[in-house]
Formats: sequence, C-alpha cells, structure tokens
Amino acid sequence: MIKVGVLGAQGKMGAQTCLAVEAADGVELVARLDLGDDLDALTAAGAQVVVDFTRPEVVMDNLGWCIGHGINAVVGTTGFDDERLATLRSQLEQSPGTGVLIAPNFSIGAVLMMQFAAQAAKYYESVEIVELHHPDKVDAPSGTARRTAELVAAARREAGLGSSPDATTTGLDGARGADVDGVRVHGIRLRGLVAHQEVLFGDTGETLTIRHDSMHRESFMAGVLLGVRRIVDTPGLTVGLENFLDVG
Ligand SMILES: NC(=O)C1=CN([C@@H]2O[C@H](COP(=O)(O)OP(=O)(O)OC[C@H]3O[C@@H](n4cnc5c(N)ncnc54)[C@H](OP(=O)(O)O)[C@@H]3O)[C@@H](O)[C@H]2O)C=CC1
Ligand SMILES: O=C(O)C1=N[C@H](C(=O)O)C[C@H](O)C1
Repeated sequence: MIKVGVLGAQGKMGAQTCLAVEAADGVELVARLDLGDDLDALTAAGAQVVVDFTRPEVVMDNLGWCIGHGINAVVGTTGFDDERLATLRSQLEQSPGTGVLIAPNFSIGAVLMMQFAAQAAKYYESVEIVELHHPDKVDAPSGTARRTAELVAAARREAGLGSSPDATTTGLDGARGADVDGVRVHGIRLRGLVAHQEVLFGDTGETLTIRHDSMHRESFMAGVLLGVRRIVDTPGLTVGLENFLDVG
C-alpha cells in the first residue's frame, strides 16, 4: 500500500485527487493539506508520495521540503521552467532514491495531443496553439500549452524550420498571443469550459487541427494514479507523464 498525502486538498484538483486515491487499490490517503497547514503532518502520517496541486508561487517550497524529507512527489501544479527544473535536479542529487514527477497534464489524451503535435511539427510551415480554460485558472498560458509549444519548437528546430510566418506590421498589443519559443499561444477563459487545447498547423492548401478536451477533472485521475504508482520506483526528476506510458 502506497501512502499518499495531497497538497492543495481543498482545491479543484486536490479534492478530485483525494476522491480518486480513496477509491483506488494499492494506495491509501494519509494526509490532506492546504494553505497554512504544517508540512510535518506528511511525515507524521508516513506519506511516501505527495501529490501537489497548489499554486505556481508555492510549489517550489513544497517540493524542497518533500525532497529534503525523502518523500516522492507527483506534481500537477504549473509554472515550471528550465531554471526550476535545474533547481529540482540539484536538490534531488542530495536525496538519492527520491523521485519527482512534473506532469504538465495528467490526461492521457492531452499527452497524446502533445506527442502528435511534436510529430506533425516538422511538416508544416505555420503553427499556432489555442488553449481554452475555465475562468478560475490562475495562470496563462497553460502549462500544457507551454509544454506543447516547447515540443513543437524543438521539432521545428531539428527540422531546420524557423518561427511561423507572420506579416503583421501594425496592431494592438496581445492580438497575436504570447510568444513561447517562437510559437504563438492564445488563451481563452470562458465559464463552462474545463481544459481544452487546439494545435493548428498550416501549409499550402491544407491545415491540420489536433484538439483535446477535458470535460471533467476525472480525466486527470488515471494519470495521477499512474504517477503515484510509478514514482516510488523512479528516483530523480521525470518531466512528462509520457515517460510512464509507451507513447514517449
Ligand atoms: N497537470 C495537470 O494535469 C493539471 C494541473 N493543474 C494545475 O494545478 C494547479 C491547481 O489547480 P486547481 O486545483 O484548479 O487550483 P485551485 O485554486 O482550485 O486549488 C489550489 C489549492 O491549493 C491551495 N494552496 C495554496 N497554497 C498552498 C500551500 N502553500 N500549501 C498547500 N496548499 C496550498 C489553495 O488554497 P487557497 O484557495 O486557500 O489559496 C487551493 O485549495 C494549477 O497550477 C493548475 O494549472 C490543474 C489541472 C490539471
Ligand atoms: O488549471 C487547469 O485547470 C489546468 N491546468 C493545467 C495546465 O495549465 O496546462 C492542465 C490542464 O490544462 C488544466
């Protein structure tokens, strides 16, 4: 039985995670913590894995604490850049045997969407990403969109392609979205949505659209549970759930 603690347990994803862990075989929910709770409750409860769905501004402190106490972590919280990943790698070197999974998206379909987009990238002159989320989301663009843009940009670089063509010379700030690694990312926030993304490719006479929709937060739970079960045997830093699937 893997003992699991949840950070951000009263949040939208944390609450869903608590339900999923309670209902799953081979895992046991031993701690639910939220803002202001003492992390020592994790060691007191014997947590072997912490699932973090908190906020980009607090997640690094949470992970520093977990790694320092030899507790594995499965992280859905967004906000990871190369600098943060480098910090985690060096912290993990001091705690051999401890594992951290950073997953920009736990939904299997979203992982496939990212993989398919990376595969398609080298064949198209133009690419743009549209991410669509509920209006209570704290960050923009989404972690998934950032990761998709990075994967697409890497594939384009490898194929010798530059940025998408864009002849805009005048306009309003923001009208062309954010530039992530040379890929334009557009964010929509709309009541009624959960988490959705389109990756649009274009070339002469054709377009290809790869779209994924999470209609409910349950869509992330199979991935979270997979992460919990695998991270106990996967020391060091793992970025992306695809590493625990056979689609990477
Ligand atoms: N990887 C993935 O598949 C997914 C990732 N996410 C990401 O997960 C994160 C959380 O999303 P969501 O659940 O919607 O957000 P919520 O705002 O609903 O939940 C965040 C929770 O974390 C709590 N919290 C804040 N600071 C701390 C702290 N220091 N320690 C413990 N808990 C804390 C908040 O408490 P309070 O409200 O009191 O501040 C709140 O209960 C976001 O970064 C989001 O992008 C979301 C969906 C899927
Ligand atoms: O905040 C959310 O809701 C989501 N956050 C993640 C992200 O930023 O990519 C994953 C998913 O899109 C839902």
